[in-house]
Amino acid sequence: MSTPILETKGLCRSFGAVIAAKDINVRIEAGEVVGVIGSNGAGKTTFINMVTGYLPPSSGDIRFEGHTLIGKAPRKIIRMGMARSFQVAQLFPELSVLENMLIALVAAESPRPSFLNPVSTPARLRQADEILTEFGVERFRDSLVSAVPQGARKLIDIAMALIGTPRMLLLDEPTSGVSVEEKFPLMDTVMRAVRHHGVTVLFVEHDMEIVERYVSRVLAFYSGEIISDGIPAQVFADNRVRELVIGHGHGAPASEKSRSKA
Ligand SMILES: Nc1ncnc2c1ncn2[C@@H]1O[C@H](COP(=O)(O)OP(=O)(O)OP(=O)(O)O)[C@@H](O)[C@H]1O
Repeated sequence: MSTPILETKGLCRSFGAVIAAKDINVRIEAGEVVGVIGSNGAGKTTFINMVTGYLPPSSGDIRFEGHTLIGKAPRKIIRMGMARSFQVAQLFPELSVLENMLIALVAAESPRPSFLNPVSTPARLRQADEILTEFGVERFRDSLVSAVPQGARKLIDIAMALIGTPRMLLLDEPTSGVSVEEKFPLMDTVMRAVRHHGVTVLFVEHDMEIVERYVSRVLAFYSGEIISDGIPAQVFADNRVRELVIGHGHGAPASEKSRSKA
């Protein structure tokens, strides 16, 4: 059996009396697109935070391409090939999009970047322009990030996470705060880029239409546990998921909407 790109074994995390992760065992193969769903407080962010080194588990193991991530700092995990973008784009709002991109390029080149040397080299400018074009946000190149629409900001943040050629990308609610008109084009752009770069993706998402359209597998969390794991149709048909996840203020998948209209 080949080594999975990500594997967790017996992963647990408590905050005092609250059990935010309870015996999480998942195995993700390279090339999968995995959606993580669950109601508020189900443990989705706790799971992502543990996998990316922001939160130490209380017990259990996490392996990326067979190497343990336990005890490793977020920067080290990024260098191993696992990138992350956050619910709120982590950009410098008072710098231009291009300046943000150049900083990300410098940071990806060296573990201890020196900003005493020129940041804006011809090679980096070319690379920044290529990335902005790939993500369809080149028209914002010279705008301040603070003046850029939310959807484009998210794309820029995800584009920056892909600098350094990670093999896995974790996204925390890529479409949150993005308008209904923007959400599908945004996801189309992201998925095209990750396919192009051969990146395995796992993303937390509250919008079931997005989950249904883009993922090959769903992990449904409830109260710190994975209550269902499978292809979207299977997970959305699961009675516990319907009762505990989809029934709790989450947008129903399109297939559910058409079923209830019939
Ligand atoms: N730093 C913390 N200190 C104390 N309790 C925490 C902390 N982080 C998370 N929790 C608790 O752990 C549980 C899981 O929280 P988590 O943020 O992982 O859920 P979530 O599924 O990401 O929710 P949401 O969709 O609202 O972001 C919740 O009960 C939460 O209150």
